[in-house]
Formats: sequence, structure tokens, C-alpha cells
Amino acid sequence: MNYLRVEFELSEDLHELFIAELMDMDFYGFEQFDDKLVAYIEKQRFNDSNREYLEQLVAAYSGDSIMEFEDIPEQNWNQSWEQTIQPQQIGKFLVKPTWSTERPADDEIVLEIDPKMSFGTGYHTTTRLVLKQIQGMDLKDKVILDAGTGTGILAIAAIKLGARKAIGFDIDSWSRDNAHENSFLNKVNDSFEVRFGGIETIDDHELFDLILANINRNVLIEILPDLVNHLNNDGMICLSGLLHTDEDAIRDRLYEMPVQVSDVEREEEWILMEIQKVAE
Ligand SMILES: C[S@@+](CC[C@H](N)C(=O)[O-])C[C@H]1O[C@@H](n2cnc3c(N)ncnc32)[C@H](O)[C@@H]1O
Repeated sequence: MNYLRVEFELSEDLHELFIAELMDMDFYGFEQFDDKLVAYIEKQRFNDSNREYLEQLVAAYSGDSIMEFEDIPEQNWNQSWEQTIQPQQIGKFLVKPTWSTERPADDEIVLEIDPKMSFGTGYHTTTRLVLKQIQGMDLKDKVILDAGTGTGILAIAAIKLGARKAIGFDIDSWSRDNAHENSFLNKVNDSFEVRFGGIETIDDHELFDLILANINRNVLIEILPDLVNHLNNDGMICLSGLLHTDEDAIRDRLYEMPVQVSDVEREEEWILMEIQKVAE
């Protein structure tokens, strides 16, 4: 499979906004520099109308700045991608690729994540927000749903915090394979089941103590009623992938559902909303 590398000459303050737009268009990996944003997409997912849309976006936000396209053969992709992935400490987690020799501190929980093409290196603020939110939770024996699992990083973290079982689903086949690989790398494959598809892969009778969903506003708004239906009594949802401008739309959507917003965490442009089930 071939990939397209798109380089945007773009000041840093516009990166988060563009990343949100690009994620909606199925772009995956992002590299951020002071004055440049680089994004990757499977070539077959990119067509002329995507290109036109990007041109309009760039024109609207950064005048006549430059956008460059480059084809990347798959073989080179992994090499160049791997070089950009460095270990990262996020709260009590050390997120690292297998090729890094960094050693964890005694009390750190290691998440070995080889991201390849899947989103979820821990570098993105939306992933970090969830990891920080769950690190202090008592997840012993809990059952977790990870909606839009990507690399599987959130499900793997939850299991390492004591969860008994996690189910992750993703509509992207590369993510499905990568989450599966990462479940073996972290030796949680007995407790982590990865499903290929959307919320319909979860049977009506399957209930969860904690649902983690780092996707994006439109998908979350669509699947929120299903997520709430799959919550145990006292269950909780962490929604991420939301910009602070999305908060009202999510609150409107929750209206008349048996839940309440119990916390909102903010970092840069992004928010995490923690939602708690309440007795009906
Ligand atoms: C922002 S990434 C999050 C990945 C990972 N959970 C993390 O926190 O780093 C969103 C993921 O959701 C997946 N996704 C997008 N729309 C989806 C949908 N309708 N159902 C399931 N997964 C979806 C994408 O393929 C992508 O892997």
C-alpha cells in the first residue's frame, strides 16, 4: 500500500485545528514542527475533492502558504515513521516503542506501543488526556470498552491498571492488526479482544464499567446513545478527541440520557469529558 505525505507550511497555533480536520478525512500519522505540519494518509483514501478541501482550508487559515504532496512507498514509511517515535512519560506511564532501550523508573507502568500507521503513540494530546484521567482510577476487575482503539494503547493501559478484560473496536483494518500485535507485545492478549468495525460489533447484552472513546466529535455524537446503553450501573465514559468548542454539542446530546458530566479536563484546544451513569 502506498501513502501520501502532505506537508503544510503552518504556524504551530493552527496545528491542532488542522489535525482535527485531517483526522476527519482519515489522515493518520502527524509530525509537528515549529512552522510545519506533516500528515500521512493511505493514498487510496485521498481523492481530488479532498485535495480541493485542503486547498480551501489552507487558503482560509494561512493565506497563500505552501502545501506539498509526496508519495511514500510502504517500505520507507515504517522506517521514517519509526525514527519520529520517542519514549514518552505520561503520568505514571512510560510509553515506548519496542526499539527504544529506555528503562522505566521503578513505579512506572510501561506501555510498549509500536504504532506503525495507527494513531495512538501517546504523542497526541487526546490520547494523553485519557491516560492521565484513568491513571488514578481503581480499575481492578473492571470490564473496559475502547471505542476507536487505534494502537490499543488505552485498553492496554487499563488492563495494566488492573482491568479484568477489555474489548476494543476500530473501523480501520491496520488499527485492528496493530492493536492485536500490541496486545501480545504487552502480554495482555488474554484479556484484550480486538474487533474490526464500529459500535455494531458490540452485542446488546455486553455491558462495561468504563468506556474510553477517543474518536472525534461527529462519530461520538452519533454513537453516544449506544455507549450509554452499554454502561453498567455506576459506569463511566471518558470522551476524548473533542475540541473545547464541541463541549456544548456533547452536553446537548446527553440531554435526557441517564448520565451526568462529572469532569472536564482541558489541554491546549482539546477537552476530555468524563460522564457518569446516574440511576434512572
Ligand atoms: C483519535 S484515534 C484514537 C486511537 C487511540 N484510542 C488513542 O487514544 O490513541 C481514533 C481511532 O478511531 C477510529 N475510528 C474512527 N471512526 C470510527 C468509528 N466510527 N468506529 C470505530 N472506530 C473509529 C480510527 O480508525 C482511529 O483508529
